Amino acid sequence: MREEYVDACPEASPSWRTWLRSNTKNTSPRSAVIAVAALAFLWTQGGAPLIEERYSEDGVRQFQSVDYSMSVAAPTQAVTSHTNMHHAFAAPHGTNISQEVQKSPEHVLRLCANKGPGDSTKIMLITGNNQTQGGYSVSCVDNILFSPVADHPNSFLSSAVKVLVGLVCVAAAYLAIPYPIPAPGVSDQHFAAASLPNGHPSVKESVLPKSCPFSKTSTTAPSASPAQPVKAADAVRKSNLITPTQAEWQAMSDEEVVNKAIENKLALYSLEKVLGDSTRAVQVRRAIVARNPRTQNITSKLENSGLPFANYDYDRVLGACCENVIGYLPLPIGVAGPLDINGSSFYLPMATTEGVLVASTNRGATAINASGGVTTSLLADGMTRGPALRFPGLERAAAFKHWIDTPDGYSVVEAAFNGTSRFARLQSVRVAVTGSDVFARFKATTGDAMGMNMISKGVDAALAAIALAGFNDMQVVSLSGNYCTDKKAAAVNWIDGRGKSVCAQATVAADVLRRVLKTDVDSLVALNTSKNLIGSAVAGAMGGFNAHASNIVTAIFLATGQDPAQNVESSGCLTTMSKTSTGDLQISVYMPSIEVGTVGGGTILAPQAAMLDLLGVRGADQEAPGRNAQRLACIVAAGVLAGELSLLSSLAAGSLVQSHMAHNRKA
Ligand SMILES: CC(C)(COP(=O)([O-])OP(=O)([O-])OC[C@H]1O[C@@H](n2cnc3c(N)ncnc32)[C@H](O)[C@@H]1OP(=O)([O-])[O-])[C@@H](O)C(=O)NCCC(=O)NCCSC(=O)C[C@@](C)(O)CC(=O)[O-]
Ligand SMILES: NC(=O)C1=CN([C@@H]2O[C@H](COP(=O)(O)OP(=O)(O)OC[C@H]3O[C@@H](n4cnc5c(N)ncnc54)[C@H](OP(=O)(O)O)[C@@H]3O)[C@@H](O)[C@H]2O)C=CC1
Repeated sequence: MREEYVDACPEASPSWRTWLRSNTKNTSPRSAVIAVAALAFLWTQGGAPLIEERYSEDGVRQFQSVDYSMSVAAPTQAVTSHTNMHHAFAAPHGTNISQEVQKSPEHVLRLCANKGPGDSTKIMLITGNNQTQGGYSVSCVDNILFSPVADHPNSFLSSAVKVLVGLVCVAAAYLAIPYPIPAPGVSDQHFAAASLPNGHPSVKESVLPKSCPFSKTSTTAPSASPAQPVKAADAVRKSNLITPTQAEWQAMSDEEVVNKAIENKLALYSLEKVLGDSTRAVQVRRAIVARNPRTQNITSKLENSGLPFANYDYDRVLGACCENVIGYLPLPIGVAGPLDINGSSFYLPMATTEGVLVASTNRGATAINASGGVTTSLLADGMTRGPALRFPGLERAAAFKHWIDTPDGYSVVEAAFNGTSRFARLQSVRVAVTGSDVFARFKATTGDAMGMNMISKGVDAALAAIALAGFNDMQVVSLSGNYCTDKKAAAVNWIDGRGKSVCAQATVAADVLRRVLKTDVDSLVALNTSKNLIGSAVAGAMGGFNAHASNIVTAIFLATGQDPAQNVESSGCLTTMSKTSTGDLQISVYMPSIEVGTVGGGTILAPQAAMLDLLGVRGADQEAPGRNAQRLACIVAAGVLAGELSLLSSLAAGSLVQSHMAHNRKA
């Protein structure tokens, strides 16, 4: 792991490091290098400049240098008696002598250059063979005397040389450490993986950090080119191959591979790479997890557990959807509907383990269909990413905001952003300045993708362009500064929208309400006001002005390969009800942040793709990119409408407990 980061550092020079490593291949010589380096470093530290304060016998305060690079003599009166002096130093009264001396003798000389003899506000430090040589006559010391320190063992070594030697020692130790000793905090298992043939899977150009995590390099500047150092790193790694080779791994029995992994000679996540067979890798991983001595007492059943692993296309999963795979989770999928939406009918696929949920949504669909179906409207479409930035001060922070708000500034950002994708198009940048800290909420359409990877990539490029456009004092604290806001409840999503903002509406005839939903318009309207509006207000809800939007959102998300964690903001929903002039029920749901896609993420997996097919929205819409994802968002909102209608009817009729007992406790 450490090797991965070290090699990924653009500043690292592969050639001489390769030489160094190839000449320090075995553990013992390398240990010797480390030991010698450490000793040498400590030795040089012994000579660090140091000034000690003391009192002479007659009570005069004295300073004594124990710095071996200098001999400190008594000032003025006594100086003439010392013949081995080179310089006279002086500094303003109160100067931290130790710090001044460490800077350099020249620095101290400069400090005293404008001072005259007899100046009692100065202290003086004298070394050298004559205090008057070089035109620096220094005589007054304000009662501070300096005693010579003779015969210091290291007096031949200057401060500069010591520092240099120290740095060389540290560098030598740093380069020698990676192979035999894992970095602190890195598990043995990770370390073992770093020695795998052909590198280990985490060393990929796409996931390498842009700046070296061990350096203090600012993350602001875009990396020069991470690809080159990565290739160099691979070359270095290959030159240090540790057996077994990939062919040898593949020839081993499962048992042998399991044992190697348990002995920390193979990382759990490297199985696909070394075995070259993703199903076998999953099977072996189950055995490793089951037999790991550290967890065996609780994990031993995994191997033969009810979690299936056979007959699954893991090649689709790897590098896209999941790591350290041990199987897959079958979830029951039910369908509600067909639900009539904007004149077309859709079966809604719902993955859930909450009995009655599909039945309820289905009931809502039945009632809605009987009354003419749902109308949906897409109000807005834009995914967001809000990095946290930092400037030296408010002035620069505000300058950035004003600049990006100008057409010229925005066009620079827009060009950089749009250049990263065929489909992502920047819509706006909303900037909040809180002092030196700045939060910029980038909003963009992302075609048929949900868009988080796309927008992150675009924002990354935009920030680099911003730095080049005159804001190189901008520090990118984090690409995500929570002003996005992704996977967390936030008012900004509720107010401004994120993903697709959709409204759905239906008018349900009073007689259908009575027949299908066992309730009436007045009861429902009163219930909705009480529960979803007043009750939610009392609860301080943020987007939670509904009965169970998240039930339908999450079930459809799981079924269609959406990122399930985004149900947080996607479930934000305001349900409203009113009685029409004809005595029927008008019901609407307003959902400002439905985050869905029909390409990318989990939509690439066959079962999820099949559910998108069921809805007629799989993949990219060739005619109008983005339209499939927008349709899916509308379907989600329509499903929510059906679910709201049914649950609220059940609550109005007082049948909730009974229905759950019937559908949750029969198995
Ligand atoms: C369970 C029902 C639907 C029975 O409802 P019912 O009216 O007694 O059933 P029904 O036999 O008269 O049939 C009416 C329609 O319901 C559907 N339906 C009926 N049965 C099925 C079935 N087995 N499978 C599929 N669909 C079914 C179907 O559409 C049927 O029409 P039909 O096709 O016969 O003309 C009803 O009582 C109901 O919807 N209850 C509400 C349950 C519910 O919505 N639960 C949501 C989860 S609760 C929760 O998680 C969140 C919560 C509650 O805490 C949030 C909050 O704070 O509010
Ligand atoms: N990065 C992050 O911070 C986060 C990532 N995620 C994860 O990100 C993934 C989703 O990212 P997302 O960007 O949606 O998907 P992808 O990363 O899969 O990107 C979409 C890809 O599809 C291509 N594409 C082809 N046709 C279309 C089309 N019609 N419309 C849009 N794109 C098209 C895009 O092309 P092109 O290259 O031209 O753009 C792009 O390469 C999920 O796995 C999710 O869990 C979730 C939250 C945060």
